Amino acid sequence: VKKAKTAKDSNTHGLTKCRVLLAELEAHPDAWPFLTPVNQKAVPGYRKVIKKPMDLSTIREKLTNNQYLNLETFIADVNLIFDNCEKFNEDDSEIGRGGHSMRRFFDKRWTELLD
Ligand SMILES: CO[C@H](O)CCc1ccc(O)cc1
Repeated sequence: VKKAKTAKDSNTHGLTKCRVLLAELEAHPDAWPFLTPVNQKAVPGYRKVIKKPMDLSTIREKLTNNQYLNLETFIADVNLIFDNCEKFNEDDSEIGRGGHSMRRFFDKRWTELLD
């Protein structure tokens, strides 16, 4: 017999997907530029150009602190990583290509894990 889905169930269910997806992104071979916040003192122009920095360790912290209310807010932060990367890096650069590769991987995986 199918259990009625409460809002809490859906959130828990969604958050399990977030944990699975985040672990896979952190383990991806192209993840190294995205694992920790960009060092804005070391990278000229970054602070001025990128209004909302985001990285995988910050997402991990927010997930641990229960700051994602649903799958959508989690996906928005992951996409922010890739959008920032596209804004700051040439498509034809090592980090630029890595960002595109990670976004393709993420899009494929979360559609596979969809509700
Ligand atoms: C996620 O990485 C950021 O887009 C910064 C990439 C970058 C850092 C230093 C450089 O000399 C060039 C690009």
